[in-house]
Amino acid sequence: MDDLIIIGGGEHAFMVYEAAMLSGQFRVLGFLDRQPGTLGDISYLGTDDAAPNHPGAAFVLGIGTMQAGPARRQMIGRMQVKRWASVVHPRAFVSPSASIGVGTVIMPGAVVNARSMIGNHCIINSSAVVEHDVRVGHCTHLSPGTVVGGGAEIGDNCFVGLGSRVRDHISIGNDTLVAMGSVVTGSWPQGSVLRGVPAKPRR
Ligand SMILES: CC(=O)SCCNC(=O)CCNC(=O)[C@H](O)C(C)(C)COP(=O)(O)OP(=O)(O)OC[C@H]1O[C@@H](n2cnc3c(N)ncnc32)[C@H](O)[C@@H]1OP(=O)(O)O
Repeated sequence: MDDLIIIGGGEHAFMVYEAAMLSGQFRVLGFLDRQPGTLGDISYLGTDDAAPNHPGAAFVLGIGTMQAGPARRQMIGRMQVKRWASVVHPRAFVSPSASIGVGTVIMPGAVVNARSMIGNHCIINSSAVVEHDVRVGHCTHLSPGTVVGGGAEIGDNCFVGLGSRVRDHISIGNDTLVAMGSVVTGSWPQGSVLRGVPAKPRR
């Protein structure tokens, strides 16, 4: 059983904590945050600077808000973490032919189907469906209820909002934001901000 430390102490961190506990794969040692707080039964271990005090532990990001995307990426670069853990809730389904990157969390009810590849430090949130042969880059967040059709590609650092649909075999570039409830029917380049049905670029 791996020792696990969660980075962050907010709402998403609690979800990660529960998933880790229920998975039976981890002994959760505590969490790091900018300020002291509480997170379930686990201890506050200090700020990010305390990470090197736990050389044997694996770490996972517990920061999930849309606004936190750049902060998540900076943190991954800045923190001297030797080992990142992937956390899969026991009520998620991950196909044996799919692959999940380090630091990625898969929440309850999510499905990652055959031969799909999910990058590092992603969040595949509750009841998101990633169909077969999908590619998801690093640090991308698929919000609850997202459905991604077979063979689609979603780049790095993307945020796909609540309940959105992404058509099969299309491609969404890096750093794209898809607003909640959108239906993405075609391919879009890096840095798109998409909204609506069908989804169109909108600021
Ligand atoms: C576990 C979890 O909970 S994970 C959390 C996941 N959260 C989400 O997926 C929410 C993501 N956020 C969104 O999708 C937001 O709607 C955003 C970021 C796209 C826009 O948010 P804001 O900038 O605050 O926009 P705001 O709410 O002020 O709305 C501005 C206008 O856009 C419209 N609008 C907002 N969101 C959408 C949307 N998803 N689709 C279509 N229109 C929208 C509003 O109705 C409003 O229209 P109006 O000016 O005619 O009244």
